[in-house]
Amino acid sequence: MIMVLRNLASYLRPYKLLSFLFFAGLFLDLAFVSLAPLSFKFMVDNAIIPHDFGQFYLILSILGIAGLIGFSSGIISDYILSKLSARVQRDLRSGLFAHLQHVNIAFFQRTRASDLLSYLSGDLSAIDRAMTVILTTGIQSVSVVIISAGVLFTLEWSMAVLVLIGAVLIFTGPYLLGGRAQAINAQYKDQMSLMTGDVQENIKAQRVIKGFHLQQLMIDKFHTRLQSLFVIDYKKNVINSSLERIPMISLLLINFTIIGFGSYLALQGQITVGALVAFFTMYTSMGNSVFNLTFAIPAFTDAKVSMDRIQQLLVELPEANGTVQLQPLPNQQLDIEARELTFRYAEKQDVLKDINLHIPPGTTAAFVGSSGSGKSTMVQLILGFYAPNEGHIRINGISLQEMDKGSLREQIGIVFQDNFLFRGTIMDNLRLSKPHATREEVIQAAAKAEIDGFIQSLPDGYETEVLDEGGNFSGGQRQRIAIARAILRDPQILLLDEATSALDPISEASINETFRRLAHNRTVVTVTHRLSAITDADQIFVFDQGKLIESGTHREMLAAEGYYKELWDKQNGLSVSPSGEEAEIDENRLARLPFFRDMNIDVLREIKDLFNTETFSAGQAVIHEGEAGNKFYIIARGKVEISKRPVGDAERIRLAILADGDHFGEIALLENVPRTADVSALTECTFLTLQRKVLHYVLSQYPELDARVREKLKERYN
Ligand SMILES: Nc1ncnc2c1ncn2[C@@H]1O[C@H](COP(=O)(O)OP(=O)(O)OP(=O)(O)O)[C@@H](O)[C@H]1O
Repeated sequence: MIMVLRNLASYLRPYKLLSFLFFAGLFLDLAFVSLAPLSFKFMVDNAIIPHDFGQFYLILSILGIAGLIGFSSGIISDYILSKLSARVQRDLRSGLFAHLQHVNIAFFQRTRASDLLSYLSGDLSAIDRAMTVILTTGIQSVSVVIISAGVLFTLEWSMAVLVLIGAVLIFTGPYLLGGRAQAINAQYKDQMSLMTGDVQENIKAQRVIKGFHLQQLMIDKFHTRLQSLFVIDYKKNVINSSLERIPMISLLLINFTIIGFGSYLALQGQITVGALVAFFTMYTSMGNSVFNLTFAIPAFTDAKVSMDRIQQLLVELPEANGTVQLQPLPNQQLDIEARELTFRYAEKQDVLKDINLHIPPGTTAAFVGSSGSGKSTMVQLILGFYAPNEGHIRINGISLQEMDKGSLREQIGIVFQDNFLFRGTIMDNLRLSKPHATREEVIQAAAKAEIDGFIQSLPDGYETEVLDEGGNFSGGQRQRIAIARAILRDPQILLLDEATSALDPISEASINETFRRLAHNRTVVTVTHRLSAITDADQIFVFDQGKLIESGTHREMLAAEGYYKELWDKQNGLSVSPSGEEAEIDENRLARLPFFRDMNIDVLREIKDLFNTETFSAGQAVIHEGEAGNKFYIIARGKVEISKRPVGDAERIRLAILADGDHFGEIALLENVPRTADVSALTECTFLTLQRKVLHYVLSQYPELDARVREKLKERYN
């Protein structure tokens, strides 16, 4: 209770004058409410019994004037309290929000959005409620109880002692239950956040849910969640109503005792009738106050839980920041260097290990490698989102640890694979990276990102509203808006993390051309799995399982015949039409598939024509686990996720991510084996597919080849 009161006092501290006026108004109001019942004693003993009309009018007038002052003060203090509580809410919200802006990015990965939302809505509302209850009912009731108790002692001490013992009893029950009530309230809040989190996730995942026909599973999962919530909700209601009911019962018992004992004393002539009436009136008003106080207890408990939760958030550390400002000079580009860098998100699991790389000023670098090899993590370390566990990154010779991150990020333009668009207009979204950009500058940037034509064609042009995180635009359009946003900043360092993954081949080629032009006079780092886009990079860094295993130019690394050459060969020999609708594979690429290795090139030439092209949009299911497989897929362009739901487990686990040049589902060429995993498109995908029947029809003309292919497929299957 002390902690709640201390916190409330600290919230009010910035508003000293308002708080003073509030307490002054409240005091006058209280003085009237507490002392008014005493008027009965004077009315009965001095006016009614002696039949004195003069005293009657005098007492009535004093009561009327005091009432007017008391009630006006009450109204004024209510008005001030409304203002005070709205200001406190505003301060708490803005304080929490500002704190969140500076908290380490890792915090957002381990905290569900719904928890954060419940801090800003549920918990702050609980504090607001408690503040109103404590500052009105709470203070009022406590004061009435104290003043009344004093007056009751002067009226008749023996009855007052009985009342006091009763009052202690009233609070004993709630006090004993308090700890449990607090724990259950905290559990209830946690369960509520989990439930809203589930709903939020469910809304966002509707494509996947419908794509994989997971509705019933989701309903069952939600039902389990609701069941846990129900149990806690029920317990919370029981304990909260006990907190209210126990004092009510105690109060009734005290009433009974006082009526009996008071009347006995009056019958004995130990107190006057006026004093008895005043005692009862005063006691009733005191009883009401005590009763009101018991209603304030759940609000206290609730506020204590919410204050604890908010405190937990406020102690979350802001991201580490240095003080050295990065001040690049005009015409001097930035230099990026990583030395003996090791990084892990979780204990004992190095995601990047012993990385040494140097990207000289004004050059272009590309990070390539299989999915999960650490490329994006490297970009995030350059942005200073995380600090390396060992080694360091230096920009222009300054260690990122010592650098003011804001001064670095202002020099960076970044495009991610998934780009968030804010609510507001397209113009607002573009201007984010350079708030004072002129309309012309924005249009120029949009033209370079090849999105100006599309925006102008919209009825509201640049003033078109962005809905639902950009849901009214396609993935490609969102990506181009993000590219325009990065270009508008005219940054010293351009970071492109799979920046063209959502574009069709023709747009991708022309945006890459734009990037090439933009690369002039700045340092560019590109993360991509599409090697054809980075063949002219000054340096290519190849990552594999967190290690930097090769680096050099495209030519140098092809000549080295290492892992890069392998990656290149996988993607080479596949072509996609500019629209992305048609794809082809050449016979040499086909010959590199394990089960076609060493096969006659003429037969492969025949087989390559048997492939069909199939396209899928991002989020679409390609293969469902358990269905009969009858074709084999090669990814000509795009990225897919292979996942599986272990038996009896609701959580799907990711097995792999495959991209351009990878293949899957070859067992379907062997026989009608049920698919062993789900495959879904992560980006727009163009696949080359080969039907089992068609392949074996062609191969049936070459029985020996047919047998060899089956043999090799069997080997792979086993
Ligand atoms: N926030 C995170 N918390 C914990 N582990 C993470 C986090 N982000 C990535 N990882 C893990 O770190 C490893 C490297 O991921 P990263 O995203 O850097 O790879 P990548 O090479 O960029 O992959 P992709 O091409 O699929 O984007 C992966 O094993 C991934 O699961």
